[in-house]
Amino acid sequence: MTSEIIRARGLTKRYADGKTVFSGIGLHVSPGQRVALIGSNGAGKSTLLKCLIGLLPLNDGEVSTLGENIGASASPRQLQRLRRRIGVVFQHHGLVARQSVLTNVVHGKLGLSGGWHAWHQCIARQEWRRDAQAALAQVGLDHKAGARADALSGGQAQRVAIARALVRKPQLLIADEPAASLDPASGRDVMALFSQLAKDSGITLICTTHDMDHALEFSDRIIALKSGSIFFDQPTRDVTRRHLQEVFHA
Ligand SMILES: Nc1ncnc2c1ncn2[C@@H]1O[C@H](COP(=O)(O)OP(=O)(O)OP(=O)(O)O)[C@@H](O)[C@H]1O
Repeated sequence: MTSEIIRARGLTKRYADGKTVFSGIGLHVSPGQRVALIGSNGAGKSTLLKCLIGLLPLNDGEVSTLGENIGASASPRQLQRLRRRIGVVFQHHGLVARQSVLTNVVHGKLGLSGGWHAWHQCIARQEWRRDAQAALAQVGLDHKAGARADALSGGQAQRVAIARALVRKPQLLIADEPAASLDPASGRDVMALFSQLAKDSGITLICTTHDMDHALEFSDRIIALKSGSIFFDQPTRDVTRRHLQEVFHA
């Protein structure tokens, strides 16, 4: 059992144009925590998420994620091992439109050993098909397994993307603005689903959001980025609306 999901210190990131996105960032994330990462447009939320899971190299600092000591940049083998244990959901669901919902969920197994079986549910191992059905049931869409992905509503498609992330049985779920392209009711449903699944399964969740109601309602901890640093990092119960407003004021 990994005692900490993420341990990071002194993180500094600059893109090739020389602009520093953040510097000196340190954070620890414990198993089962549900963390909301907030900040203005361009504050560096997506960049930080990618650095924490080894998808982007750092200019300085060290990260250890799920016991992998990535340092400032992950090796290909570390990336492969991390990919097996982390589920990722983005703002846009990225489903393959002309494939069935079940095949899209089975795609979550791509990148695992023998992953070519995951190209289509017809050639998937029986066990993987069962896992995909179970993941669909977790998001309440088992009855849609045979539907084409492009016949789903935006909210349903995002729930299928969550099932695709869950089918890996991840220890860590990363969600980058998962509700941003949904209407308020569907967005709230998706956030509630994430939060409940993470709570019930003990999966650690780190989610970026621009919706402060979502941050307050669906996380245990809020980390706010501002001007390239952590502005605050507090249990959600201690965060006030005024705190939140300060994050977005110059
Ligand atoms: N590939 C890149 N090359 C150069 N600069 C980049 C790149 N990706 C992001 N940036 C810059 O880094 C800064 C942080 O971007 P990032 O997308 O991490 O912020 P964010 O907080 O997730 O923003 P948003 O809320 O708008 O999604 C921005 O100034 C952005 O323009």
